[in-house]
Amino acid sequence: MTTSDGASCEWTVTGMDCGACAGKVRTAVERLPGVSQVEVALMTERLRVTLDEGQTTRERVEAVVRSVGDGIAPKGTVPARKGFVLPESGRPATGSGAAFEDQPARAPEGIVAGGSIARSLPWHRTRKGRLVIGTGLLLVVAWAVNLLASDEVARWAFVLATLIGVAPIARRAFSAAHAGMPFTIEMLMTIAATGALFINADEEAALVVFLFAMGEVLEGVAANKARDGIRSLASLVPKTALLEVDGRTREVPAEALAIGQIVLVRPGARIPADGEVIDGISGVDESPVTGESVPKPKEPGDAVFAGSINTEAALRVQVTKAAEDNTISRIIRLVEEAESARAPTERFIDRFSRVYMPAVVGVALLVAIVPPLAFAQAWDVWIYRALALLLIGCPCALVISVPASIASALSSGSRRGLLMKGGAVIEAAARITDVAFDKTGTLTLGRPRVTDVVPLGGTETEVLSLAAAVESGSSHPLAAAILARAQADGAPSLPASAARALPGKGAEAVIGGEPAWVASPRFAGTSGVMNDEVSHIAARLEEEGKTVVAVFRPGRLIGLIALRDEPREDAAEAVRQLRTLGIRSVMLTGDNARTAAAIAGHVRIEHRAELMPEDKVAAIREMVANGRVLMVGDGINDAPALASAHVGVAMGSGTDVALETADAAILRNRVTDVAGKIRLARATMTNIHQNVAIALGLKAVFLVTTVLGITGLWIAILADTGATVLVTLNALRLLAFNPDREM
Ligand SMILES: Nc1ncnc2c1ncn2[C@@H]1O[C@H](COP(=O)(O)OP(=O)(O)OP(=O)(O)O)[C@@H](O)[C@H]1O
Ligand SMILES: [Zn+2]
Repeated sequence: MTTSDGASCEWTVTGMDCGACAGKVRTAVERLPGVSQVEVALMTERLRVTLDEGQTTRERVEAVVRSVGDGIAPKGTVPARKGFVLPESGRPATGSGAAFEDQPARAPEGIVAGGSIARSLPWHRTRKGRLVIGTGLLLVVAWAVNLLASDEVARWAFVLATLIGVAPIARRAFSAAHAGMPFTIEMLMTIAATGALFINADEEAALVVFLFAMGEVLEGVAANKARDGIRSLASLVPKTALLEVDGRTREVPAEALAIGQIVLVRPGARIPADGEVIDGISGVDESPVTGESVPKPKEPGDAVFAGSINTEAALRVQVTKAAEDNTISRIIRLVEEAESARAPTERFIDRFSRVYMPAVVGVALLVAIVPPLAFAQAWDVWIYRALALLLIGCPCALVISVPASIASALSSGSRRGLLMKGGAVIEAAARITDVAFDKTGTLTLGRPRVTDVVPLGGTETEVLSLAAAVESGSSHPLAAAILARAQADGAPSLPASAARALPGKGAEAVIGGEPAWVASPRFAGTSGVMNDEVSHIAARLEEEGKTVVAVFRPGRLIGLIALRDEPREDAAEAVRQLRTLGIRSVMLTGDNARTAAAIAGHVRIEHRAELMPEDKVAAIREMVANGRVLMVGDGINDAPALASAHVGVAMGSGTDVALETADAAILRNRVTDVAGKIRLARATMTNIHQNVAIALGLKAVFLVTTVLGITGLWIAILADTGATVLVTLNALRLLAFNPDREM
């Protein structure tokens, strides 16, 4: 990493179990000079900042994070947790250390083989866990003393238990206050516990400290469970690979594989890298990447993804991507980044809790002072109630309610090939009213085949030869189909120059010293080469759902070629499912009206045809003005239209999807996944609303019972912990959500 102005730095931070904790880290780091763009991802335990190291060193950032109570280490390594130095989780377990050391020292950046997300310690070995054990033991001792000794001695035992237990909490509270955050849950705890000692509620004070510590551990366990979803993705890629060198295999770390090397994948083993099969035929289960578990047959020349399972026979695979660039790494990175792209609801709740905590402190102060002063009530009764109120002021459950649901939804979706770039996308997808589908490659297979060749004067072969020469400059699916057919028919190839694509119209080139075109009949018509008879032939072919292109020279038509691209099997089903969700579907296409109508009729979808690329964008803009629009395309040609929609979804299998250009992606080639994605988004929003209701509802109930004096200190803290655990458990239900099942 460079030391120039504003280098991007990344750390793994441990010990953040709720949004409040994450917020604390963010605020503390933001206050340092020379620091900008602070991103804290709770679920992936990531801190990312842009740092001017001339003003603030990395060590200073680390010190500040530690001072507010969390563990920190540069990304890829695991922070040492007080007294424990952990083995790095990314390292292979086998004894091939020497081979590994030979590698140039590179940061274990985003390495799939385990390093990117820290493995969690068993709870009793964490700082918080030891606080629970310590305070619990002190409490037991104090109770024993209470039974055996005089009241006075027992009192001191409880006081001692409280003070020892509260000391580390208070230390965190004061360093947070020092970093500019006076209102933290630790501060509320510290005031409540020490305050209770002053009004002689010493037994309860000790209990509260113990329960608080206990709650923190439970929160940690729950947050870890949500993290497991993402972590399990990362663990899919094997740590080691069988590298073939000079005909012999040797075990090496998967992350050290280089492009071009050849690995042997035994049946039953996972594929260690993205690559190409060079030897062997076998079924490969690609579910880690595409969510599709039916094994796909693979033979030499086929691409395979890291993390997929080779089910039948041994394969030899040539590595085509370095570990950090392979598909699953990109997916994991996307899910990680998605987690820090915060949903509007989440931002609202952050703002809300920033007001909520000081407000609760204010109310508590009033409760403590007003009744005794104004109504001559007993001081200790009202101070006690005020202290309980402080504990209710912990916003943990509320703050975790949104990110917990979103993290679960993201990892649940990514296991089924439904990727979404963050909470904002989930919220938008849940509110969609219209879906616009691109035709080619989305509603259809995107693999057109030539069905008819109609020569006008010459032979079929002449038409194909000329067309293929013109199409040599185009990467359009129609071009590929024409080239394939020309080759299959053995049409002689002609040398072409100045070959180029005319987007939305066709292609042109200079052949034999004279220009030639392959283009839509509409475009051919404007060049004056179409006559009534030919138009009639074209129209008849188009009514059969075929796309017709005209092959022509200046002033004369050479022939027509008809191509057919089959609709995807599940396209009609997808449109039906969307309809039951109350969503309108529209097909947008550049193809001619008759072909479009034939295909749309088959799929039973509304359509708009003869759209030039810029017309597609205009069509989306129109729809956006009247509804919430999701656009599905291949992500490569449709980037502008995808960007104009509220949610742009790229569809395709594995590597061919442009993951980076859209808001969301569908990795399985299934149109019904569009409906599945919307179902998942809606279920997530329902889950979020439930969580906010649980969190706020429990607070409201205990606020009232506390002021009325029905419930006391330890119930207040128990309620907060309980709500946090409930909210997290509810969020975890999304991990099991099946987007395929219609509701
Ligand atoms: N390389 C090409 N060769 C022949 N015709 C072409 C070529 N590119 C475009 N065309 C003609 O222009 C029309 C519109 O092309 P465009 O790429 O905009 O849409 P499309 O691929 O047919 O369908 P969709 O808009 O659904 O992706 C095509 O139907 C075809 O008639
Ligand atoms: Zn917390």
